[in-house]
Amino acid sequence: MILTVNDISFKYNRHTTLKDISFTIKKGEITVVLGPNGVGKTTLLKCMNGILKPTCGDILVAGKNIKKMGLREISGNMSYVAQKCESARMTAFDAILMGRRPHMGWKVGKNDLKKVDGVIKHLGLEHLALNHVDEMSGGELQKVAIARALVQETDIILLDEPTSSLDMKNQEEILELIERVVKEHRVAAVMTMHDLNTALRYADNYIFLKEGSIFDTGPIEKVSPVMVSEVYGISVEIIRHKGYSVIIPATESRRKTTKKAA
Ligand SMILES: Nc1ncnc2c1ncn2[C@@H]1O[C@H](COP(=O)(O)OP(=O)(O)OP(=O)(O)O)[C@@H](O)[C@H]1O
Repeated sequence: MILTVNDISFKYNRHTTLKDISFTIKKGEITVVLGPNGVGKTTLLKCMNGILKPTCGDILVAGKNIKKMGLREISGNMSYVAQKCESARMTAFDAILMGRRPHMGWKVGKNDLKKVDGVIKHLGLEHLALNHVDEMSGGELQKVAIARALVQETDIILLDEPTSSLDMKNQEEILELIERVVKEHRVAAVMTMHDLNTALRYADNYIFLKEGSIFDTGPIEKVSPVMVSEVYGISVEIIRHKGYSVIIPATESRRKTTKKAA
């Protein structure tokens, strides 16, 4: 196991946000953390990479407790793409280069520049490379943040709603790239997500959170309408379409009903 989350709980002030969370993550797999707004998905990712300290429990990376790691060691093992990407007065190129920090001394090496160059080309960001990130759109910023995580070359990539600001084409490109990196380089990705269909399409495993605890976890093929209904309180059907599972509302859509009424 590359990552073990062992019985962690977390409180903001007095309110318990996460309770008794345990799971393991393997290399070469994408795990999605799912659940309603405010259930604690972001909080969980922040605990996993040491931004927040759990009130109890342990996080182990390749068997080593992150409590015993410094920031540099954590970021050499785990990259993190935040939900709200920070923007600062620096170029996209510099922002992406910062992902190489855990691997560099004070000097930028040829290899670091080559990695940055490669990812910029791969994500088609050449035209934005010298633009300032504080003048970028939400989607452009999100791609820069993902590029920075990729050049960090860690065994674990944590992504908080990585495609929430991206259009459909960019969503597909980014997720396919993440999938390729995970499978080819045998790294582990953990993503939070609201779009269940995207989760069904790209993830290997799911973790459903409900009221701050794990409701269920398992291989993505096991996601069932009953599970979705119990976690989100909505009725859905899961159908097969062109080899993919697709979740659709079980009731007729409002639009159809309105059309009929008209
Ligand atoms: N810094 C904070 N201080 C106090 N409470 C917080 C803080 N950050 C988040 N919370 C609360 O903790 C709970 C979990 O928040 P979190 O952002 O982890 O949820 P989430 O599942 O990621 O939500 P969403 O799907 O809306 O992004 C929420 O009730 C939120 O209001």
